[in-house]
Amino acid sequence: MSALDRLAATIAARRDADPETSWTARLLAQGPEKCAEKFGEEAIEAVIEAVRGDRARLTAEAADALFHLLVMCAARDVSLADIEAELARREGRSGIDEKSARR
Ligand SMILES: N=c1c2ncn([C@@H]3O[C@H](COP(=O)(O)OP(=O)(O)OP(=O)(O)O)[C@@H](O)[C@H]3O)c2ncn1[C@@H]1O[C@H](COP(=O)(O)O)[C@@H](O)[C@H]1O
Repeated sequence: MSALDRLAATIAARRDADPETSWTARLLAQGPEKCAEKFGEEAIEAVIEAVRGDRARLTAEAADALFHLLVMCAARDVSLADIEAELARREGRSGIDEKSARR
């Protein structure tokens, strides 16, 4: 099991956890909109570090963003397995080919 798989399993298991002791449970208890807002903030922090070019800070902010992306998706019942299935479906198809096939 990868760290990402373990993280997704932990997030799923936190649905019924106590919001007093679990950040994940606290976010999920506030609903998908709040989870989305939090992901947006963390994504922007990662963008800022990408522009600044500090590799260590970008790594930390990317981890924050990835965690909050998974929480946001869990809040709408989208699992890591769902995302992996979509990525697998796209495997081998160039983004350039896909874009040019659009109407
Ligand atoms: N990966 C994470 C993770 N990444 C970030 N965070 C929390 O997300 C919160 C972000 O809050 P803030 O916006 O205040 O943080 P910030 O953006 O750094 O702060 P500012 O400077 O912007 O104010 C912090 O409390 C972080 O600790 C995480 N909380 C939990 N996890 C994982 O989720 C598991 C379950 O955690 P709990 O649900 O808390 O038990 C943990 O064992 C970890 O594996």
